[in-house]
Amino acid sequence: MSFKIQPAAPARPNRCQLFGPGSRPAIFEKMAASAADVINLDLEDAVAPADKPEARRNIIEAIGDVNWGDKTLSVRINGLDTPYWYRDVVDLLENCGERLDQIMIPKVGCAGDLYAVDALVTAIEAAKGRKKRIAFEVIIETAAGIAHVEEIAAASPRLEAMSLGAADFAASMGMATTGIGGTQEDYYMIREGQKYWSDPWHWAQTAIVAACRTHGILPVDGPFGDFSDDEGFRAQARRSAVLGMVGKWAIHPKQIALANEVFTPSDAAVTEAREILAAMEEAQARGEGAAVYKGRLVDIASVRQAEVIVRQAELIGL
Ligand SMILES: CC(=O)SCCNC(=O)CCNC(=O)[C@H](O)C(C)(C)COP(=O)(O)OP(=O)(O)OC[C@H]1O[C@@H](n2cnc3c(N)ncnc32)[C@H](O)[C@@H]1OP(=O)(O)O
Ligand SMILES: O=CC(=O)O
Ligand SMILES: [Mg+2]
Repeated sequence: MSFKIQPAAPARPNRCQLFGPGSRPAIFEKMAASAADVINLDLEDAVAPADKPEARRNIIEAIGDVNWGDKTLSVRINGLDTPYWYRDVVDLLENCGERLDQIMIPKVGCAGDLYAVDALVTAIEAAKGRKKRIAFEVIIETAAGIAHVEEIAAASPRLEAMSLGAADFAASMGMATTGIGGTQEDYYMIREGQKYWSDPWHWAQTAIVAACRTHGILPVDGPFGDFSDDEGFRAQARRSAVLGMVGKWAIHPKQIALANEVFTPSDAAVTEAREILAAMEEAQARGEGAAVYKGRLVDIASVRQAEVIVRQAELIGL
């Protein structure tokens, strides 16, 4: 245990991040009316190169004109390896209103990537007299990104969330798949003639969760491409939740309810967490550091575990 206290991640719901291309303004109102906690308007891979200027204009207009309610509103800019990203940042922050909360930076590979965007954003905020400090979220989706995940997590005080981008991650790592997230047919163990599938995303997810928790950032699971496979989405999302991630992307509106279902603690889980806290309060009043709850040991570590669930519930207003 370090003497440094682990910082708390931003206290905002982040169960579902709904994506939509900036080149498709007809869906913006639908996105705003959805049950997603976070909206990601995309300027990157969902927008064809020729459509980038128009997508920027659509997004700038919609940030001011659409009622986004209390959602976190984020725009995914283009990667720093493209000629588009600086224009994304400059056009957005010189022209959009204060309703924008966050910029998502894709394909980050090192702390310097955030430094570069931070410098540009800081200069524009000062020049334009913007009052609200823009937050950052990043996508870990390259070999360099996962290799430098810890320095990236520590790179900027603006950083609030970090996602795993399974599609680009697979490409960058040279993984033999075209699937975006979920079970991979060829990733299995064999025992006595039976196949047992394993999870190729697990190691990257745990690296992201550890880096995020060390630096007080929200760890998020990225896209699940097959939006006709509800059970596949649920299974992937449940694994992510067990590992400590707080939410998952939706790349189609039908995935929003699935993400909210998985990342909202159930009534039973919240009740149990509150009962554990009560049992430990009684134990401590008796001068004891441990207690028995439903036949199992609970102690001060169980209090910290239970508090994670109670905090999640309180954040969502349960
Ligand atoms: C690997 C990555 O980087 S993932 C992140 C980048 N990708 C994206 O942003 C893609 C986001 N998703 C989309 O663009 C679309 O959902 C698509 C292309 C996958 C499918 O679009 P469609 O063919 O229109 O889907 P579909 O016909 O099933 O849509 C059903 C309804 O949901 C609406 N809808 C579709 N996508 C979205 C969305 N992202 N947000 C809100 N509403 C949407 C449609 O307008 C339609 O509404 P209607 O019933 O009022 O007509
Ligand atoms: O940007 C997301 C991804 O999966 O790639
Ligand atoms: Mg990507």
